[in-house]
Amino acid sequence: MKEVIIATKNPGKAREFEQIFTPRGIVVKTLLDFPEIPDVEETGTTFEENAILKAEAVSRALNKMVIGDDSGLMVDALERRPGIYSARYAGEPKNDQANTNKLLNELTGIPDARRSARFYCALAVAVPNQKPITVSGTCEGRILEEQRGSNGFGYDPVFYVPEKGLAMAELSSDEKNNISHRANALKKLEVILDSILESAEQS
Ligand SMILES: O=c1nc[nH]c2c1ncn2[C@H]1C[C@H](O)[C@@H](COP(=O)(O)OP(=O)(O)OP(=O)(O)O)O1
Ligand SMILES: [Mg+2]
Repeated sequence: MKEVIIATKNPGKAREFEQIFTPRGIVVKTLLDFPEIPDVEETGTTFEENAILKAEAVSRALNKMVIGDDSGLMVDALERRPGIYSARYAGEPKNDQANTNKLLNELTGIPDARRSARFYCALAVAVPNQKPITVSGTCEGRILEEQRGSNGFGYDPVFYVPEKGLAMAELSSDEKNNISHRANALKKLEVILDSILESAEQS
């Protein structure tokens, strides 16, 4: 059985990885399947560093290949904040709705033309006793003035995707998984995915 382990506790991310991997006959497991693994502190200064921290901690705990995902939103008018602090933008415990409200408040009065933003996703692949590999992907858009749609997770209801004319949360999962930062990062991983999965199958 082909299996990948994603070092995430975020159900929205878990669902997207499942949507992408399941049709290829690959079973996805996440930290929701391994509740005994302690939380990984995201102390890095870049998305890549945090993705490696997550992937390596879980890879060490399970002695298996693990993929870590660290992602977030960069808003130009906010000097690219919330960035790596996207999940805890409105404080702890993290809360998508509180984060979205804070973002909309901070952008009050800023016109459309200055609301450009991008999602960023760094993926790290950790294999026991090997150096981690990272790839990244982005998705360009702008921040709406109010929420639209109920699909996806996180900041999706306030992220407008110009090429679709819709908010990310108005896209179907297939549409999001074609254009998202996470999908774009995964496409770069695809080149090496087969060899990664082979090593995963052996372990
Ligand atoms: O496709 C996305 N659509 C909307 N929002 C998104 C997306 N991708 C990341 N985001 C936001 C959610 C969260 O505020 C932050 C990720 O933070 P990040 O630390 O990577 O994930 P997390 O703490 O939710 O779960 P975990 O660390 O267990 O993987 O960026
Ligand atoms: Mg996190």
